[in-house]
Amino acid sequence: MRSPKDFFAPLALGAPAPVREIPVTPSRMIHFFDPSNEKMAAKAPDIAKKVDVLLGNLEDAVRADRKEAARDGLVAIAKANDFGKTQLWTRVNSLDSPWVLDDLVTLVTEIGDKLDVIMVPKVEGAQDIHYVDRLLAQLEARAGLTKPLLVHAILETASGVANVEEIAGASPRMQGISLGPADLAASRRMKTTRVGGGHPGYLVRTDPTGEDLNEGRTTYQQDLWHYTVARMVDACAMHGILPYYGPFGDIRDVVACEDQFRNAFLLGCVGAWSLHPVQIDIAKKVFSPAPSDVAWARRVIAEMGDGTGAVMIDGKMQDDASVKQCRVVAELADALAADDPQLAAAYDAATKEILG
Ligand SMILES: CC(C)(COP(=O)(O)OP(=O)(O)OC[C@H]1O[C@@H](n2cnc3c(N)ncnc32)[C@H](O)[C@@H]1OP(=O)(O)O)[C@@H](O)C(=O)NCCC(=O)NCCSC(=O)C[C@H](O)C(=O)O
Ligand SMILES: [Mg+2]
Repeated sequence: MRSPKDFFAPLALGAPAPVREIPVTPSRMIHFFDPSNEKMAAKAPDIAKKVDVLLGNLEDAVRADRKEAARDGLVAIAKANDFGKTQLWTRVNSLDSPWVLDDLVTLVTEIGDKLDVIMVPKVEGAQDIHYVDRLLAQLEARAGLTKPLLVHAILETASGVANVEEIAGASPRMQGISLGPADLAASRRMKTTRVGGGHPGYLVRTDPTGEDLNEGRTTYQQDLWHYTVARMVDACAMHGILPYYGPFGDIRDVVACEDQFRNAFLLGCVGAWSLHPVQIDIAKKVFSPAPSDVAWARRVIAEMGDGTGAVMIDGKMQDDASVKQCRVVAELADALAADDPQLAAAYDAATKEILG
């Protein structure tokens, strides 16, 4: 554990100083593509115009015999394109794999100035972040980088969940954490066989209404990921970093994908992964507050004046705590609207309708 006095000191001579605040730029969807897949790679520059984050994936879903091609493909794409405000991230191979060292050495030295965030899979505890932290500092110094790379951990092992608070606070590089439900399910020996989403067998049932135990008993499917997402959100909020839902593997089921993303949004997540182009707009819709919610939030803020005391608005009591919630929504809306004139117009129109 680093002394609090040294927390913000660079970990290698010549490495850039760590950031003190994690930049809160839109990251509603982290769009995954395989840079070794020619079709996907060819689409990357166009997809970059529609997404907040473009992520070149080197880990799972890239075949073992395509790992070098994926790494080289990402280097080529990054060098050939300027993605403007769209962030470029990568997911490197796991720390126990034969590829990760070359992933980090190659990416930081070749395209470190183009990358924003390095996603590290299967993080078990703070020790994994400390290892990456020091190595990145050495590589940044070698590459002469002036801006530090940030690190994003995937929460996908039982021990990662048990240690999530220390992972979130392990380094000033920590940008955020995503839920990795598929690996987490395997690590926990859950009996699901899916990539995220719910399961019809995970349910609660109403009490029996008579002698027949099968008669008239409604069942309600429960959210397998509620506990982990909530715990991850708390760990991230505690350390000033950002929480994300991860993948929803049933690409065809756009309805349940939207539900899963919305649960995460309401619990505090700022985004989710898009695995296929069809999931991009779902994430954009869900992780941008609804115009009616923004209008309401702005109204509460306006009517609460200095933000203290209590007022009644449409029969509902508002006070210091509800105005704080409204500020979260209104500030997110303002940040997203700053780069999206259509969203700005929708928010302003809804606000005008209720505020006049
Ligand atoms: C899921 C896919 C394998 C589906 O691919 P495909 O069968 O090719 O789908 P379509 O025919 O519908 O595709 C239509 C066209 O769109 C292109 N495409 C598809 N996906 C992408 C993409 N992500 N980015 C860019 N372009 C994409 C196709 O090439 C088609 O093009 P064309 O033929 O020219 O029309 C595929 O979508 C895919 O591989 N997605 C990424 C999967 C991935 O990254 N998985 C890893 C993340 S999830 C995970 O790791 C689990 C997690 O860690 C955990 O533990 O929970
Ligand atoms: Mg995984």
